[in-house]
Amino acid sequence: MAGIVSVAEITKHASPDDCWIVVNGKVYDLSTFAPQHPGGPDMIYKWAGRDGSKTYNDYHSAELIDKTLSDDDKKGDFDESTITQTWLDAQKEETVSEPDPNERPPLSSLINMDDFEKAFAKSGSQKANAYISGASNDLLTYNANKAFWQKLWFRPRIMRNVSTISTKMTMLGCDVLMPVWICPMGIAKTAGPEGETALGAGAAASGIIHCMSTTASYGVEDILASAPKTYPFFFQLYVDKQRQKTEAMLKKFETMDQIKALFITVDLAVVSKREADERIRTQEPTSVYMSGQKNKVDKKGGGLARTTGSFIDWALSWEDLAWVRKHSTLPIVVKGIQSAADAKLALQMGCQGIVVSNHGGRALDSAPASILVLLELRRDCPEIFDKMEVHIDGGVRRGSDILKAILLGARGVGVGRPFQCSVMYDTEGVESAAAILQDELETAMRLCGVTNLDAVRGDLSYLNTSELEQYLPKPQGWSLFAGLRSRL
Ligand code: HEM
Ligand SMILES: Cc1cc2nc3c(=O)[nH]c(=O)nc-3n(C[C@H](O)[C@H](O)[C@H](O)COP(=O)(O)O)c2cc1C
Repeated sequence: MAGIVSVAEITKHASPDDCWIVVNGKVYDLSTFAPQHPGGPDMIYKWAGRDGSKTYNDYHSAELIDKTLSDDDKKGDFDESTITQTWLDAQKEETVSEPDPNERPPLSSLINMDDFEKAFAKSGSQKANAYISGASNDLLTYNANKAFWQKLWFRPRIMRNVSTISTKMTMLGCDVLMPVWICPMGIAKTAGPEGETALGAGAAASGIIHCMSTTASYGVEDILASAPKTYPFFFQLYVDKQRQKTEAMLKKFETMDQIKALFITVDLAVVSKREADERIRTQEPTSVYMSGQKNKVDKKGGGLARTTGSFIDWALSWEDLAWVRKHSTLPIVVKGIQSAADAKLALQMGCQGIVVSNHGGRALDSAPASILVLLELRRDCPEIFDKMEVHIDGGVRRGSDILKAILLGARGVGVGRPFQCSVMYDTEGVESAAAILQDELETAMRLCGVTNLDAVRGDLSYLNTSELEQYLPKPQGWSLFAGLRSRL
């Protein structure tokens, strides 16, 4: 870093082409970096010539900026003695509404997963809530995910001595107290300052696993450090258009023993239209300090999810799994399987696992509810359940949903939004959400006559699938429409 930089000097560099910002007492030149900023250039331009520390810290770990920028871009320490009232007044423009901790319902009053989402909707920032709760277009898949778990019924057995039960399972070589992983979700700092470190610490304290996201707001090292030194994690990978970035990341993971599997997300070749997220943006135009220039909202929209996902490589194809394998020895799990045909392909390609997922309804709207796809797999390719690990996420909100998934043959279940919302209560919130799921799972098992979860994996005798079966795609040849295309 060079010398000391005054307010007078910083305000000379307050335009998109020449953009200096104060972050945590240091001055940076972000002119070159801003156009490539994954959160969008406007987030940076907005702070040109000003102090962007608060916004920066809301989304990023302290060391990210120093790690990213070259020495040339580090202009020096900020000279606080030169601060003027005019400059201070210019800082007041931030528009994100902050959660008011006094408005939060007490943690003890949240008794199920939905309560966490409702609490966040009430007390979290509107913008963060739009990002977290949002889903694609008309929310058809989002709503179906939840509703279809409720169409799968149990066939309980009685008088089985359920005084002692076990919910333990092994997932991708990791022993867990209950077969749950916290879904990878971007920028958990939007829910609370501890972000992914709360998810990591909470998962470890609860005997479940946190699958961290490529777009996490904390660095991988910080997230790993939130749990005891040998505690396992999974890592969710978005393949970057700049493949060398992904290669570098994979190389780093080879030295990180706590990371036990790679979940490669494949259901989001392009980020979908999330309207709640986009509407918030249109209501909150950000202006560039000094120039007054407004940011643009084009027909492609610009919600947080959309801007943060722009680096994902849409050219990804099945052949690329061999490229990933070349750079990683970790078990490969393909996240985003939505048909039996693709589940079979994943097995053929030598994957160690799959996640049946539609991204929580945040990818293709009208994609089938994930529980339907799990049922389709049991019908059309039951062999895959023995040859690789099948996991599922999307709309899992009850311990009884976990039991249903395991009875269908899944080895693990991902839970997303409620955990992200629980970050509002820091690690304690994450632990509390996990404890609720654990209790609900144990209660459902006891009432169903199941004493050992691992032993009943794939046992359909406890389930009545009739109501769901009508929604499954007809096997090829059975459909009224089979062969129609060839006649046209
Ligand atoms: C120079 C290093 C920086 C890097 C590598 C970086 C990276 C990113 C990335 C990857 C995202 C997407 C979400 C995520 O993965 O966390 C993001 C979002 C964001 N970043 Fe940065 N960022 C940097 C600097 C800054 C600065 C200086 C500011 C503001 C002063 C800032 C403000 C934001 C905001 C507000 C978002 C959320 C975007 C939104 O609300 O649409 N970032 N950044
Ligand atoms: C706020 C948010 C961010 C997400 N970010 C990612 C991500 O970075 N990578 C990914 O593979 N999936 C991501 N997902 C999808 C989740 O991993 C998961 O598939 C989905 O949330 C499960 O549905 P549920 O929220 O109904 O439990 C995200 C979901 C949410 C709600």
